[in-house]
Amino acid sequence: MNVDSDSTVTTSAPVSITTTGACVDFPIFDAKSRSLKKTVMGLVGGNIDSAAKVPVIEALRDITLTLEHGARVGLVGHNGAGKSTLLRLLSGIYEPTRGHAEVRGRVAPVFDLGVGMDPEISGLENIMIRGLFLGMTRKQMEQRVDDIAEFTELGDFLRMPLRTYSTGMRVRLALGVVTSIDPEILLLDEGIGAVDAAFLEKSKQRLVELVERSGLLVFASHSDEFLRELCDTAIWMEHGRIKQQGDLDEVLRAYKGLPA
Ligand SMILES: Nc1ncnc2c1ncn2[C@@H]1O[C@H](COP(=O)(O)OP(=O)(O)OP(=O)(O)O)[C@@H](O)[C@H]1O
Repeated sequence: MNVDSDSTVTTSAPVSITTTGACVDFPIFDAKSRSLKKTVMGLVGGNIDSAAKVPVIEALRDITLTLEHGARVGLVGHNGAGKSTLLRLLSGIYEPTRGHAEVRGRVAPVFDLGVGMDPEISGLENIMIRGLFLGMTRKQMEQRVDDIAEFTELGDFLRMPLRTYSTGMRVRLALGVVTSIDPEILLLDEGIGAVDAAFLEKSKQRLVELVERSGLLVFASHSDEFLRELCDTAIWMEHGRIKQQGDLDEVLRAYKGLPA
């Protein structure tokens, strides 16, 4: 373990996230370092330090930020800029390779809607399991399961094993659970493209309500419309660094190269 790095997750109030000079590296042991040396830096992706013996992808560099209760932060940036890695750092899933990260509050990481789902058990059982995974108690989930079932419109399919569901049906189930929880810190990675337009519209209101209930939101998205719906400030990530942080509209304009 690296001695000058640490990450702490505590669940006592007040809700906040603080990082100081946090870096996240991914050493790539099977990469061809010689050919990597010849490459030029593209627009997308993190930095690759190919001078090291083992090439290292520098996914996050010097991330210093403080987010407090009430923050509604959008994450924008090109593919590979570091948005998902930052969400994983903020959730405590990744420890900083260098620097510090401190998370205070109960985190609901919603990165992949399907995580925590078991294909062999029924939709109803998956609702319970996914809710527990996101920090709810069994009692809380028992009180919400009927509401979630109704929202999904899956009817009798809820008693069938999850493996019999189409992709869109799985997303409906997952969205039903995710939008029913009460997180202190909600970390959301956009990944809801598989649902049909009408269902997405129906989910939006529940998402807005979920965000209103949560103490702190960080939302990575490529959709201005969604960002405007859920966030008021933003962080623009570029090559693993924070390029700009501030008012959502200002950051979006700068990111798109529009005049301020
Ligand atoms: N598990 C991993 N192993 C190695 N490299 C990784 C890993 N996860 C991410 N990276 C690298 O870290 C950098 C940041 O990736 P990340 O997924 O955080 O980007 P992103 O901004 O979320 O991109 P997108 O908009 O495409 O989802 C990229 O260069 C990527 O190649």
